Amino acid sequence: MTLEHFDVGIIGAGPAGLSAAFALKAGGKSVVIIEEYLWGGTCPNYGCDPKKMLLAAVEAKDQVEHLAGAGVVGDVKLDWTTLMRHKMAFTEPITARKIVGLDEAGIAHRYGHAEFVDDQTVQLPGNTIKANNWIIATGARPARLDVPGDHYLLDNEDFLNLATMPDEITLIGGGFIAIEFANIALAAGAKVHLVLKHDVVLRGFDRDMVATMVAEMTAKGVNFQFMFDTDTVTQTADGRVTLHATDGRTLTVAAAFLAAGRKGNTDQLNIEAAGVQVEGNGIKVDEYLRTTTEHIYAVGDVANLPVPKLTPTSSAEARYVAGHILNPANGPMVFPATPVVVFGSPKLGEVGITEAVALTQGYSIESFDMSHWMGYYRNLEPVAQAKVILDQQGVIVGASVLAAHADELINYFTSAINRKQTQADMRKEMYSYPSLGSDMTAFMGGGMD
Ligand SMILES: Cc1cc2nc3c(=O)[nH]c(=O)nc-3n(C[C@H](O)[C@H](O)[C@H](O)COP(=O)(O)OP(=O)(O)OC[C@H]3O[C@@H](n4cnc5c(N)ncnc54)[C@H](O)[C@@H]3O)c2cc1C
Ligand SMILES: NC(=O)c1ccc[n+]([C@@H]2O[C@H](COP(=O)([O-])OP(=O)(O)OC[C@H]3O[C@@H](n4cnc5c(N)ncnc54)[C@H](O)[C@@H]3O)[C@@H](O)[C@H]2O)c1
Repeated sequence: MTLEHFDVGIIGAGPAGLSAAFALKAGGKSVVIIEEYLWGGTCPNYGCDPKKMLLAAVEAKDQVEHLAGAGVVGDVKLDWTTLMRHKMAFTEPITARKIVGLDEAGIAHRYGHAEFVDDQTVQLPGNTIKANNWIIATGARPARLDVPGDHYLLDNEDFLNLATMPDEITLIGGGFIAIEFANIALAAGAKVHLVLKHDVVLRGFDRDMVATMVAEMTAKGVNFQFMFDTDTVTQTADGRVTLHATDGRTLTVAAAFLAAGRKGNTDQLNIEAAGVQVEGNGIKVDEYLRTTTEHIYAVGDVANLPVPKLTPTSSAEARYVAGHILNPANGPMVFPATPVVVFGSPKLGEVGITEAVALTQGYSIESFDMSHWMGYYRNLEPVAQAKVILDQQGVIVGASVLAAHADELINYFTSAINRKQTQADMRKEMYSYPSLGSDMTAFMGGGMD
């Protein structure tokens, strides 16, 4: 058993833990980071990045199908095995690359499950580590249904590592993961069902755009089953999985995947020994992201904060905490406008205030059909819509975009919100031509010059 001492110890090497480690090391602290599974955490190994790798093929297929009326001929099919190889070429080197990066920066790294012994001491197999400050960055894991037969259900990591795409799948949930994975599985040729405990798809997003998205997915064959409250899961003799709902409905498919939210990894850390408290679905933190024990912070998916649980928010919280440890006089964490994107076909991006909130505030809403913009028309995109929310002074305070490039377009609006720009200000920007940026400056608030 070895005993080591560092200025700062970090538990969890996802986007949050790693961002904190590099920022603290650059600030002159001795740092150790502990990981029990894959270095890099959820996002690059079994979250955002592998999903977007797979999405490349889905986007190419969509584009060919849309251009069927413009000279592109032939059926496009996804070869899942080759696509998966493409994804693996990206994901497999991640752990090794992260370790090289830590070594090059001089950040100590230890492998194993970490648990608190007291508010300065953490134990992992064969090693005890003391640090003046600890940062808990342990992320979250898929919420289980905890019903009989729950163990037959697969999760996001299983989906993103599927050797073959099953003929028929169910996604349990109606949020980000369910919509995104449905889109991928559908393009790969699976029959797709979505079962929702309630009747709201993508809660909190623009209702008109979600309705359009659901209609598009339904037209492509996705079966939405609402108010489907799974109380038992069983397996058939030939290895298929049956979901049984409380109202007697059943659904039998080749594989069923959990997409019913995520649970903060708070329960296997012995945090009580460090005086750290849990609140809601994560660790209780104050406006400085300090836990109930002042010299221990929590960041990323595991922190109970009212912001979307995303990679950019996790990294921003971590950089903030590093700054606070380096300079305790720093003020509270302030979040800039935060864009969220659901990577469907098309994608749904939102930032700032939504239409539902705008209507209660007396703000104005401008709606755009972008399908005739050259950037969309040239691809014959069937759906391309935007809504911009303006306050009483005409300053942009929110936007929703439902379109193939919503993930990029929403960034323009995010910048505009952070810079407190009006539509007229956005029109003054000079962008490359012809591009979606130049389309936007041309059409935003008044049409073509
Ligand atoms: C399928 C999917 C798709 C997603 N897509 C997007 C997207 O497109 N865009 C986006 O912004 N976000 C996306 N997210 C969310 C994003 O992945 C997370 O917000 C982000 O990874 C959170 O970072 P984190 O560092 O807080 O946690 P994590 O990345 O989960 O890292 C936490 C790490 O801590 C380790 N750990 C936990 N407990 C211990 C312990 N006791 N000892 C040692 N190590 C421990 C874990 O093994 C893990 O590696 C997606 C998530 C999923 C599941
Ligand atoms: N593009 C992105 O940025 C992205 C993509 C994927 C995941 N994520 C992150 O990961 C988190 C988890 O994603 P998610 O889709 O699992 O969660 P989510 O919170 O987005 O959606 C959960 C869904 O499951 C439903 N649900 C809950 N219990 C259920 C049950 N027993 N049966 C059926 N439905 C049930 C909810 O009503 C909701 O529709 C997201 O909230 C987000 O923070 C982000």
